[in-house]
Amino acid sequence: MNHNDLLEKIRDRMPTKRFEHTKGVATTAIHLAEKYGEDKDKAEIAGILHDVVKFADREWLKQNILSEQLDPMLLTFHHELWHGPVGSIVAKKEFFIEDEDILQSIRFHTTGRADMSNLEKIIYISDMIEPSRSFPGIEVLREKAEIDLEDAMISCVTHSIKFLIEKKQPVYPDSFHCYNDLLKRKEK
Ligand SMILES: Nc1ncnc2c1ncn2[C@@H]1O[C@H](COP(=O)(O)OP(=O)(O)O)[C@@H](O)[C@H]1O
Repeated sequence: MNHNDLLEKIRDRMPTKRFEHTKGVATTAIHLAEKYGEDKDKAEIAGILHDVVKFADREWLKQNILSEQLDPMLLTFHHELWHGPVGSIVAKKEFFIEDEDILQSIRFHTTGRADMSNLEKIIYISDMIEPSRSFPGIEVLREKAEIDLEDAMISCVTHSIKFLIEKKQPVYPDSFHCYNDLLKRKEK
């Protein structure tokens, strides 16, 4: 399936604003893939599909977490965390994506995790900094993304964890694992 067809297939699954965000993530991911020597085609596919079930029915998402034997702890966290893991299942089953790196990039795009591939980092960062996003501090994240992928990733996951802590929200542990892993690698 060519990428325009893929975009058209997901258009009806989300409101216009989210569709614009999706296109922004895909474009940013292509740019970062080019910059950091990763596969642009994979980056675009992962960007297009990362939010494929963001607006799916909550009960349906829950059933998929159970039937696909995804981490049951997800169900004890905010439902916003469910669309990444279930999205990777849908990307495989409905969109016939077989590439594990694309699937993992979709799966972990909200939380990050330890031992992320460059493509996973690119999708995580692109989701945060694509052109339609706006929040205090985003310009620094955008600048870092142009200079160093690891450094940008540490800053993005730090921003996300700090945001949750400031709002007194629980933090799903993969983001801590991600942060700890990136720091450990930096020390080496
Ligand atoms: N480790 C985490 N634990 C709990 N919530 C998280 C974690 N990481 C991110 N979030 C929250 O999940 C929500 C969804 O994130 P995301 O998939 O990027 O959606 P959006 O594109 O709407 O920002 C955000 O509110 C974010 O703060």
